[in-house]
Amino acid sequence: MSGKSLLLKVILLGDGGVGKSSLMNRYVTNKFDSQAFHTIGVEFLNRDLEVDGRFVTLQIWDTAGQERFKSLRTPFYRGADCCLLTFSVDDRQSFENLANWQKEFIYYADVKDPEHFPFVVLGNKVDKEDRQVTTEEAQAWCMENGDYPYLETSAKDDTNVTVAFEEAVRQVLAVEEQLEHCMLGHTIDLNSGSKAGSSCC
Ligand SMILES: Nc1nc2c(ncn2[C@@H]2O[C@H](COP(=O)(O)OP(=O)(O)OP(=O)(O)O)[C@@H](O)[C@H]2O)c(=O)[nH]1
Repeated sequence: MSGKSLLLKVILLGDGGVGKSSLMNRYVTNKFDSQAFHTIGVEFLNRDLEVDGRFVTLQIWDTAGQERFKSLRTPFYRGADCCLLTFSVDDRQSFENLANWQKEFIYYADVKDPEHFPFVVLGNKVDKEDRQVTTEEAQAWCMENGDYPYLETSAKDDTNVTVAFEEAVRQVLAVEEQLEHCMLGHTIDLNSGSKAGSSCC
């Protein structure tokens, strides 16, 4: 890939076993392991891509979702440009824990302006038939908690995996554009509730 590349750090958070490592591995290596082991701490992989004419090196950080690894994962939240909040559609508890993951990220990443931070929500394992969370309720959660994009993925079938990571990049670029626009002589109205892609001024 030619041209100057923008380095973006995205981080996958969610309960143990929802498929974070599998999503990262499917996207970067196009492989799926049906016997994947739990992550201990964090791991990361890079992939270059082009989104809307911008060259990006995506640094994807995969974290350990199990509670006992909390102190190993949280130091890596700082500097993330986007957070992919992940649950599994066949695991209701993982959906109900999304708000805790969102809070944990905001706290340890020390996000100064949570309202404008780009989160993307992923409902993984849509290939499974024993769903416990409907598309509509996941969309409603996203709407209520920050109007976040919601994508249903399957690392197993490679459904929406590329789309999900590209959406993360689009969200970051939209926030950056908005900030640049605001810094060009406009005032940011933090009370306007504006989101990525809409006017902040
Ligand atoms: N059917 C199905 N199984 C999946 C999918 N994604 C992951 N799995 C399986 O779910 C299990 C857990 O996947 P991981 O990717 O290790 O989950 P994780 O979120 O990284 O787990 P932690 O490392 O503990 O946080 C593995 O057995 C995977 O093969 C999917 O899209 N569909």
